[in-house]
Amino acid sequence: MQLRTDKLSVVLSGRTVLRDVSLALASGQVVGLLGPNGAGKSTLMRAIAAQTAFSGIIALGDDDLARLSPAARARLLAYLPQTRIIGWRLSVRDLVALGRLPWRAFGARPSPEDAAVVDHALGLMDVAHLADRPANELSGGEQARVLAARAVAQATPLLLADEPASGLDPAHQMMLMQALRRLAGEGRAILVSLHDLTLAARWCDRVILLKDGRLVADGLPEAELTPQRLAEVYGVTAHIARDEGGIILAPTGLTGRRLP
Ligand SMILES: Nc1ncnc2c1ncn2[C@@H]1O[C@H](COP(=O)(O)OP(=O)(O)OP(=O)(O)O)[C@@H](O)[C@H]1O
Repeated sequence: MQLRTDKLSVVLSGRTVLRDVSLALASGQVVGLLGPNGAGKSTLMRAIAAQTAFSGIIALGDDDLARLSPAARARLLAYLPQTRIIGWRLSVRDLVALGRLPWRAFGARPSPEDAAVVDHALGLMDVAHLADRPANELSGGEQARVLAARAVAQATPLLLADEPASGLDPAHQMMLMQALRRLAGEGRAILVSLHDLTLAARWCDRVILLKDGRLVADGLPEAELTPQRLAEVYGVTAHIARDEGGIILAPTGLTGRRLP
């Protein structure tokens, strides 16, 4: 199933924070959404997830997302927001199981399939050993993985994940990206915003770069994440190395801007 946006724009408090963003994302792809703070990454995801008003078109397959009911939308796309605070005292398993609600009739009991999908999501995000703990008592990175597992359990063709790697230790960052690749391999389309350029370069099929609300690059990581592009978009110099897993990008300094 393909996600397509056409001339997507968002105005917030009188400011255009996303301007004419047109992109396409197909099943089986992990696409990295990159750009500096304030570039519009979260706004783009929020618009696709119908959490903010927009102009332009957002279509998923043959469906115009703006015309779908919230229930129908919840069976097509899962959205993992950047803010990750768990306020309720629910067990990890019960919280992840909330991801199954869009698939059940009101009041129906969870099916064996629901339980299997929840177990799979707990395993993918390496939180199965925490299943019986109250989710709000976990560490920040653990809570982040629990919320990612809930989004995975929603089992939608499209997954939008806003900075899911932030706050995770290196091993869990790798596991997360591996899990996203696995989900894409099962036929999902995944849009994931990242600030770690090496993670994006090594794990994403494609990267989309935003700057000041505009799409400034869309293509293969190795083609787009060049020193010149990183200087233009982020204002950093970078060292680029290569090994058998792909490229490694280490920001080394600022190009021009200096702190006062
Ligand atoms: N409610 C709002 N009213 C006005 N401007 C807003 C509002 N919410 C966000 N913005 C602005 O929209 C722009 C894009 O914000 P957004 O959160 O999409 O950026 P981002 O690329 O996700 O950044 P980050 O990497 O810091 O998460 C920013 O300039 C931000 O200040």
